[in-house]
Amino acid sequence: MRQTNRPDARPRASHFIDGVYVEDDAGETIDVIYPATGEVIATVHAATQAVIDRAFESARAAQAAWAATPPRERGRVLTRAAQILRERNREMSILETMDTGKPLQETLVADATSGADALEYFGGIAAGLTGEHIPLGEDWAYTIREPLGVCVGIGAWNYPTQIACWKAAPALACGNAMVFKPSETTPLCTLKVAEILIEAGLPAGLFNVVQGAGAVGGALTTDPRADKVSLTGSVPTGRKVYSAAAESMKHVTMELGGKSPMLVFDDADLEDAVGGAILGNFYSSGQICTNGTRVFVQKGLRARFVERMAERMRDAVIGDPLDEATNFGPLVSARQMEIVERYLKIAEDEGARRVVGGERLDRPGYWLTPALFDGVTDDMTMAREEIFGPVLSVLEFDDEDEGIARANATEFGLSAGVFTRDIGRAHRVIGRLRAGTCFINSYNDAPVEMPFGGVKMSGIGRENAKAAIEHYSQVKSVYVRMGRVEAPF
Ligand SMILES: NC(=O)c1ccc[n+]([C@@H]2O[C@H](COP(=O)([O-])OP(=O)(O)OC[C@H]3O[C@@H](n4cnc5c(N)ncnc54)[C@H](O)[C@@H]3O)[C@@H](O)[C@H]2O)c1
Ligand SMILES: O=CCc1c[nH]cn1
Repeated sequence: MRQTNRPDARPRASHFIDGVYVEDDAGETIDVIYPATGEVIATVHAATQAVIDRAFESARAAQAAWAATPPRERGRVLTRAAQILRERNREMSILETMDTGKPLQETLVADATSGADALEYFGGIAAGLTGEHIPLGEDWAYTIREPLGVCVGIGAWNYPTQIACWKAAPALACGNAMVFKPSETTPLCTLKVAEILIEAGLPAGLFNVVQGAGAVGGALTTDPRADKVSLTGSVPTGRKVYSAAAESMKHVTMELGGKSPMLVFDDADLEDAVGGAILGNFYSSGQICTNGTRVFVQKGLRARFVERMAERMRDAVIGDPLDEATNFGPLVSARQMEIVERYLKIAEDEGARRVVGGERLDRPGYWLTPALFDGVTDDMTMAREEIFGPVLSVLEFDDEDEGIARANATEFGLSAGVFTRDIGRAHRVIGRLRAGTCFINSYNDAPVEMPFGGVKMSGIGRENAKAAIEHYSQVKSVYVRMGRVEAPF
């Protein structure tokens, strides 16, 4: 594999607290590995309790003044940060590629740019976050939208910059401070987001980054100085974090995993449906929470769908992720590759037919070719569990009712998609699918203007759009009596 030049990925220190980089060598060492080669490209230390204390103390100290800052000034800082992030898009995208292994072709358009969209959007609406006036005859009431206080953000490894910005932007717009822990697998880009926010004029202490794995995440979740926890991660972690946060009645947002269905009807445009399934299964090497990994194809189209999908999969350009011609990169880690390989073996043992892909490439790094399986049935493990890798399952269905019932027969409910030329059917089917984020004749679009999140085990709360404001603020009600108080005695 031809290798392009790689910049030095080492951060100035592990953590970013109170506007500056902070190191504490006493914390456990975390190696940052470039997934394309398996090389260690940086090392950070997990946060010690002393680091966690510093982060919460600086967040607590800064939050009250930030909440009292006129919202349009808060918005201006976020808008400026969005602009800087866009100006640094290439630099940020290269770092994101080195952190995650995702092709630069993708990170240039879907990571820092999506983070900038969030900062811009919430910067824009900050000044409009008002309460309401409630007439009550002579008396009246009003509401005040107040921040929650200090919010903890905990991220997954697939979209480090995007996840940090999707949480920080609404939190900061509402007047909160944030202590953010990126995934231990991808700790680099969030530090740059913190730097950029300071450069944009965010007062020190309002966005702090601490590194570490589950133990640090657990300490942040239970800390009495945290008012809210927003997690992006798997369902098992979500269960733990949600219940730990409940002990002290903290607010939560849970952005968790999925096993989302995509229904392709006989009348669908074949190229669009295949294209949607490629986006919904192989973008980011299949490591996207919303992926439509159960592709239900109606009987009359299934054979042609599988044939065309296999043809288009042969056009995947697999190679150096920093080469902009590459459109399919490695998996994020050796562990993730092993998980996916285990699922591939189970799939074949359970009788699914591997049409193409799923082979390990003989090179350093974590390379698996995108895999297409046909003849998948609902009871197979690959149709029930989230794999989080480039594995597409094709399941055949006969009619609309059957397709919907089988699509809904899962504990997850993050996303769902429908491909059909019949507009009535498209809306009817979407109306009956139990999922939070849906697509018609498209898949995996995530514009900041559209609420994003899941139902059932896929989570609670919403990110992005005006919906996110509900999850980073609380309403105070004030009753105003205009006349005398009449008491019984
Ligand atoms: N719904 C969404 O928006 C969304 C987006 C991206 C990824 N995901 C999901 O994330 C998963 C993949 O990411 P992952 O492997 O990093 O997930 P993960 O659940 O293993 O880890 C997520 C984060 O939680 C932390 N963590 C682990 N144990 C913890 C604990 N006990 N307390 C507090 N924090 C803890 C980790 O250190 C990491 O930062 C997939 O299931 C995917 O679907 C969901
Ligand atoms: O991985 C989940 C978040 C996401 C979905 N599409 C883009 N980002």
